[in-house]
Amino acid sequence: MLSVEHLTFSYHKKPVLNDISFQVQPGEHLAIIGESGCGKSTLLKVLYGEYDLDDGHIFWKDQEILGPKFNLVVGYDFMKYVAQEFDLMPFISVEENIGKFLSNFYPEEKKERTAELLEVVELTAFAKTKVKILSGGQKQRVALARALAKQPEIMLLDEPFSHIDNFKKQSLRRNVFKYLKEKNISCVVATHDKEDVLGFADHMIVLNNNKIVENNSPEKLFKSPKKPLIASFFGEFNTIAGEIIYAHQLHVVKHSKWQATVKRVFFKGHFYLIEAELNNQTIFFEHDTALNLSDIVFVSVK
Ligand SMILES: Nc1ncnc2c1ncn2[C@@H]1O[C@H](COP(=O)(O)OP(=O)(O)OP(=O)(O)O)[C@@H](O)[C@H]1O
Repeated sequence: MLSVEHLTFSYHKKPVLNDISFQVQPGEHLAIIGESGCGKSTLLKVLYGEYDLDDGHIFWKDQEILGPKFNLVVGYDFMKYVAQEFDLMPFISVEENIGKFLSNFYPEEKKERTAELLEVVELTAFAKTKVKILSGGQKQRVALARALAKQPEIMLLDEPFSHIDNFKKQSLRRNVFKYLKEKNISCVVATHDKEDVLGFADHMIVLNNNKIVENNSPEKLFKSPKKPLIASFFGEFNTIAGEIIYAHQLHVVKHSKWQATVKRVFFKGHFYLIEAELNNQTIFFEHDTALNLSDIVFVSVK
């Protein structure tokens, strides 16, 4: 189990992370969300032992994770960290990068393991390609596979699919998270993307103003977001009469107390997002068909 106890950390004087505590069980998947600059990457780096804490403790099982003051070499064998910048070896092939830290003592096993990981990140066809000629997204996939090579007990992933195009993203995400679950590898993922969370994360931490403001299941936080910050992570929303109402919860009805004027219409694939004005307030709701500008409609929560 990863146990983070009252962690406080600052680069300079002001804490970036203040009194942070949480736990991650073996095989559990935790997502960390929050606005840009709230400290998600810093938290992953601190968990990895890249910095010394101002206060608090981090343990993986009985082992305390310590920073550079106590360790000549940053990091531990049981933990792998995939940063936003991938530190790959450009002049050797994809498979050589992935197998770099696997023992040459068992060549058959090394070959099998590398082939398995190439499949997980869907790069089998690029096994012999030199990393320097890969795209950013392909490099990110090599970095993921390399981190998994010497099966860690816990993975720290910073925006793990941010460079990967939408065509590949869905299946890659499913492959990687399925692999981590099957092997009972814990994972902590810092992300801006709700797709990395919904359907995959067991728990979700929301960072704001240097602190944890929520730690709950994605389902609970989605269904009853207590703060606009949380609702905005999941989608378009309105605050009407003090209540947070997602755009998909608001429907056009025959009559209601809320009469709105259509201002703009956005095609969104299987629905249209309608921007409308309600009592001098801009609201958003979803609708099956396009509406005409200046149409007057009544909306209500079903
Ligand atoms: N090496 C550093 N030295 C000093 N300050 C830093 C350093 N790295 C980050 N910061 C500051 O710490 C704060 C948190 O940064 P961090 O990168 O952890 O945020 P983040 O939530 O990961 O952001 P993003 O979502 O944009 O990646 C920011 O104010 C940033 O400017």
